[in-house]
Amino acid sequence: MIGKAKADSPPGPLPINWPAHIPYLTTPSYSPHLTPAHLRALRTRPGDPSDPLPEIARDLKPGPCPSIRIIPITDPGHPANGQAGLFATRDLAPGELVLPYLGEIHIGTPPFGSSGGSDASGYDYAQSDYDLWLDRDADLAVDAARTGNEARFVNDYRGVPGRDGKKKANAEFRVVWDARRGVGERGMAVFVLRAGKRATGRARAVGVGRGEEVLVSYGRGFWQGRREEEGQEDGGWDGDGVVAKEEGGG
Ligand SMILES: C[S@@+](CC[C@H](N)C(=O)[O-])C[C@H]1O[C@@H](n2cnc3c(N)ncnc32)[C@H](O)[C@@H]1O
Repeated sequence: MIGKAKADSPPGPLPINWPAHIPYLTTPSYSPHLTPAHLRALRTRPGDPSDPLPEIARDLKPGPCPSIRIIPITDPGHPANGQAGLFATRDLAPGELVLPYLGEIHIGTPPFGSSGGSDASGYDYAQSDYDLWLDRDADLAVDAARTGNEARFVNDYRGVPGRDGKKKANAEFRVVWDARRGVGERGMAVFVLRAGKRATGRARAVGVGRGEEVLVSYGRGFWQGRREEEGQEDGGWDGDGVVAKEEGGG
């Protein structure tokens, strides 16, 4: 024997309540079907200087995010009861980055985006509830159903009970430029919503309070698609947010 095989490096720390059956990511994974053209598009910074993508700084540490926690939901009045959600461990400021949304970057449309079928592995992205468009023109999406980070647990605000009635969205998905990877790369991330122009007092300083659930809007299309799958009429959700991949055209 000339030398010993190098032992696999030990896995890094996992977030509290991370499900054992889902591989935890600290960088995205990439579908083997992505072509050089897809990768070029992913790694080309959009050129509109008047509307630059928010940037994930090089010094943002990968791994479990200390500002949020995955918590199992045990409130029968919560529409995701029995599942889990993301909760703030400290006050989060309006507009603040919560964390990147990591998953498998893949081709968004058929055949590899698999609609009405499945890829060679038998997996159908079109059935995923964790799939977001990253760039429709470049046909790139990110799916966190099979692998991801804590961001995959962010719930939609609809029907979530609050202290004074129903909760509203307090966060959103935004496409970002992640400067930590090579030349840089597009990605998705969860941000606290910016404060409204007329916000005063605490609402100007705190977007998501400590202990509060981080809630986004998946967009009307997500729920419309869900009802169609279940054979129900579209009940007419208010149409805000346009990121869940089931939103028209995907
Ligand atoms: C991206 S996952 C969110 C994390 C999920 N709760 C979990 O524990 O894996 C999306 C799924 O969460 C559930 N969900 C999220 N927000 C919801 C809401 N407002 N009402 C009902 N179900 C919701 C739905 O089952 C949806 O398909």
